[in-house]
Amino acid sequence: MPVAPLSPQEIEERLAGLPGWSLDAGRLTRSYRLASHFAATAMVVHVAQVQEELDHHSDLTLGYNTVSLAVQTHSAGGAVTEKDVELARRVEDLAPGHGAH
Ligand SMILES: C[C@H](O)[C@H](O)[C@H]1CNC2=NC(N)=NC(=O)C2=N1
Repeated sequence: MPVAPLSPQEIEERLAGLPGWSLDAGRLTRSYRLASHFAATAMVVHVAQVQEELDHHSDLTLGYNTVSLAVQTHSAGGAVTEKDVELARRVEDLAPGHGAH
């Protein structure tokens, strides 16, 4: 079943519950800083596991000690949907365990 685009107001409401996340060029985005490159790499693997579980995938960028995500729903024409919000929430849940902030 196709997933519906969120309205601008719905996106603002979802972002209010996702500190650190923002809407940038039509995608939900956040960058995290970690203690080391290895810690950042471990977080990327953990995010990838969640993305496979959800069958929903961000553009996931590993830096020296940073992990950055940008996500939109391609099957909804590139809109932001609840699937993107769900992924963001799942990443927020796992981030503290990696010392990401
Ligand atoms: C076949 C598979 O379900 C689709 O290609 C999924 C996979 N991951 C996805 N990820 C994102 N971000 N948007 C999608 O529309 C999407 N579709």
